[in-house]
Amino acid sequence: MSVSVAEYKPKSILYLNGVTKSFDGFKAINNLSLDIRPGELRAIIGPNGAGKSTMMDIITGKTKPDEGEVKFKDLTDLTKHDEADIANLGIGRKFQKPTVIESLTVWENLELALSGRRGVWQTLFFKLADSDAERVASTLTLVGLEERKADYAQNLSHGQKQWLEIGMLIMQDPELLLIDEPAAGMTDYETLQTAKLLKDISQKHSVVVVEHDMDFIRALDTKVTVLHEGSVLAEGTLDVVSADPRVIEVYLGR
Ligand SMILES: Nc1ncnc2c1ncn2[C@@H]1O[C@H](COP(=O)(O)OP(=O)(O)OP(=O)(O)O)[C@@H](O)[C@H]1O
Repeated sequence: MSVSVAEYKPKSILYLNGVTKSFDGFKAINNLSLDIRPGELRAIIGPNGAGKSTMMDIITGKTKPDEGEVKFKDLTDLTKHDEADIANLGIGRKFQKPTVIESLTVWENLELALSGRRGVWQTLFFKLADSDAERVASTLTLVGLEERKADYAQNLSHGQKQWLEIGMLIMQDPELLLIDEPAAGMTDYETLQTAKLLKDISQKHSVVVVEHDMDFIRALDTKVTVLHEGSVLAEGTLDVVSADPRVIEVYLGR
């Protein structure tokens, strides 16, 4: 029996197999394989220089691998697409530094992110369709910023700006979110709130998050992949990987 593309249920949301990328002969990514299931929340850890950012760059089309497969939903070969295409396919990326528009309110920033089809001018001077306003409102609730909706983004704390930017990504409704070090520079409270937020988001979207903060990783309570020298060193719960002698060696033996 044949299955239409619309009915097809992928086994993996993201599949990397044997991916290698060298810079001037140095293998930043070395035979890397990774399999993320639809709806999964996956944490990626690893010491400095392990290849985490390069891996994210390869998934999002910023960097082309020298070898290996990079597949989205089993069927789409991401190595054949550029960054803009990959964003349109449904992969959203949040970089470490927030890039919210400081001179717009929280609400306006979310509105602006709605689809990219409306410019700043329309956002400020035209009324939103009810369905769009509902989406902005539900995202505000999700990221915990209802009470700050009329405030200018410049008046938010660092953590709140990160939540706003995560909300802006959600407005584009990506199937897979890639999030780079969200807890960097956050207070302990904000760190735990961010872990809770990503757990909530993973109810509807697949999420891959790179982070160094172990309190954050523990609070995520999810499968962890440890990268080292461009490949997977260990995978499992945080308790399992942190008891692995190879992981201890990599983190403590330096
Ligand atoms: N464009 C580039 N040219 C040369 N070397 C690069 C380039 N990008 C990354 N590298 C090297 O590849 C290795 C992996 O870097 P990458 O930034 O992916 O690691 P990372 O795990 O993200 O590190 P960190 O935790 O410090 O952000 C490093 O040794 C880095 O110096």
